[in-house]
Amino acid sequence: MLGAHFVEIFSSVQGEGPYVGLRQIFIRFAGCNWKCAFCDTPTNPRPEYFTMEKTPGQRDFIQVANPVKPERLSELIKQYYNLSHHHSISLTGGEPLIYHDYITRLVPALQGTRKGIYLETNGTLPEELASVINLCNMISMDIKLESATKEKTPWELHREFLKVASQRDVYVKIVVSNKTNSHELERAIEIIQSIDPNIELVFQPVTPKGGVLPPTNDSILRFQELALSAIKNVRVIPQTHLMMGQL
Ligand SMILES: C[S@@+](CC[C@H](N)C(=O)[O-])C[C@H]1O[C@@H](n2cnc3c(N)ncnc32)[C@H](O)[C@@H]1O
Ligand SMILES: Nc1nc2[nH]cc(C(=O)O)c2c(=O)[nH]1
Ligand code: SF4
Ligand SMILES: [Mg+2]
Repeated sequence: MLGAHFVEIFSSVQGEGPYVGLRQIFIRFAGCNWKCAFCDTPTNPRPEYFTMEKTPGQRDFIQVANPVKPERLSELIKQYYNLSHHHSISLTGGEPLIYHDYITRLVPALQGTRKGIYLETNGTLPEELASVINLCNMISMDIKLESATKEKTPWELHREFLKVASQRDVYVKIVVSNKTNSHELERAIEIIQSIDPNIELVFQPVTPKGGVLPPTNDSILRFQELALSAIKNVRVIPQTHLMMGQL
């Protein structure tokens, strides 16, 4: 098995979405197939090294040379972190599903957390998701609105992706901006409702980046009301780890 390229590995609290506050190990894969204008972690697809915080919160980073084979990555993680003290392992990036083959080798070596694997994904790679769905316990799927990303929304890929993801514990996250409009929100809401109106939706106001600004307070509440007409559980949650200075 060839290695994969990573950006960073750390143990912190989940700062986004309905699992906010839970303790996770974050594995950030390098490289992405999308280009969101607001991205807070744009990654070089082939970094020479990744960083790993040895002691959570201490900023005592070590540098490890890329690429890394799954056996070595899991050994490093188990050397520094106690899996049983973690709710789950977040596979993030970049876009983790680019590395679907690698994930099938990595996950069996990372057993021992309380709830398993949490996949943080842009929701654009349905076939790749299908190949690892049995290894994922929780899925955080973005729907990428053009008003926030400045890239065309891949509506049909998102629909196919959510169909596959709905076999598991999935929620949908939509990053919203001051340009987000009801037309695109209605399309996103229709996709969720048609697959399962019990799937939770989280609106995440953008943290300003790349010239993308957050919506006003009253428009966020209107987005939530619009979604509540079709979906049962709709929350508004900003990126909370930034408020605490956590990684
Ligand atoms: C960096 S992405 C990595 C996983 C995957 N590529 C994705 O987009 O879901 C992790 C999460 O951070 C969110 N995010 C990135 N930049 C953000 C920003 N400036 N404000 C709010 N959320 C942001 C993304 O929308 C995504 O939900
Ligand atoms: N604390 C914390 N929570 C997060 N939730 C999603 C993140 C990500 O970048 O995938 C993230 C992150 O980078 N840090
Ligand atoms: S899909 Fe995720 S990692 Fe890729 S550019 Fe968008 S926010 Fe960044
Ligand atoms: Mg992040």
